[in-house]
Amino acid sequence: MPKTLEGQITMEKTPSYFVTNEAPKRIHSMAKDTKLIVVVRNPVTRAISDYTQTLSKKPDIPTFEVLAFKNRTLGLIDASWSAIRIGIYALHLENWLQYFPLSQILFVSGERLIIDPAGEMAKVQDFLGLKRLVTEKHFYFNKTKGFPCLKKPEDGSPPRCLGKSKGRTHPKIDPDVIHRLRKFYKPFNVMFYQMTGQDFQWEQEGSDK
Ligand SMILES: Nc1ncnc2c1ncn2[C@@H]1O[C@H](COP(=O)(O)OS(=O)(=O)O)[C@@H](OP(=O)(O)O)[C@H]1O
Repeated sequence: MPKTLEGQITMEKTPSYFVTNEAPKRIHSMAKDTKLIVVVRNPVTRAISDYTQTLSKKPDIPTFEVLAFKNRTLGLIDASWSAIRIGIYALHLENWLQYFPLSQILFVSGERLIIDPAGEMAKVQDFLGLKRLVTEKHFYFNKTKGFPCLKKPEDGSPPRCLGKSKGRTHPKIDPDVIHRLRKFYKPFNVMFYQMTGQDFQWEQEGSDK
C-alpha cells in the first residue's frame, strides 16, 4: 500500500477478498475503519460469466452444464464449484459482518452499473465522502462494445472502454440448468437482501440474461 497523505484515500481492488475467509479479520486488524465496496450481480449470470472467463483460458474444460451438478439426475447443484460458491453472497457477507458494521460496506448493483453507471458512481462517491465529480457527462453508451464507456470531457483525452475480457458473449446454457440454478440461489438471495436491506431483484424475469 502506498502512504496515504492528508486529504487522500487509498483504494485497492481484489475481487477474491469477498470470498476469502481470512480477509475480514486481516483487513480489520490492519485498519478497522476501512470502507468496503462490493459489486454484486445476479449469481446465475455471475457463474456463467466466471465460466466464460475460465473457458477463454482453458478451452478444454467440460461444459457449464456438467460442472454445475454433483448429480444432474437428482438435480444436485455442485456448490463446491467456485463459479457457483462465489455467488452465495449471504454466506460470504456473514463472515464480513463478524468484523465490519453494515454501514462500512457499500453494495453496488452490477446490473445498475451497466444501466446507470453515473447513478451507481454517485452512491460510491457519497459513500467515500467525495464530491460528486464523476457524473452523467463522463459516460456514453458504446454500441459496438454494448456497454457504457468512460470519457474525460475536461482534458479531451480519448474515451476508454473496459478491455476485451470484460463484456464477452456468454455461451448458451441449457434453460433447465438455468432454472435449477435460479431455484438454488433464491433462498440465499433473499437472505442477502435481508442482510443488506437492499432488494437486487434477481428473481425478476430476464435478470440473468
Ligand atoms: N462498462 C462496462 N464494460 C464492460 N463490462 C462491464 C461494464 N460494466 C459492467 N461490466 C461487467 O463486468 C464484468 C467483468 O467484470 P469482472 O468482475 O469479471 O472483472 S474482474 O475480473 O473482477 O476484474 C463483465 O462480465 P461479462 O459480461 O461476463 O464479461 C461485464 O458484464
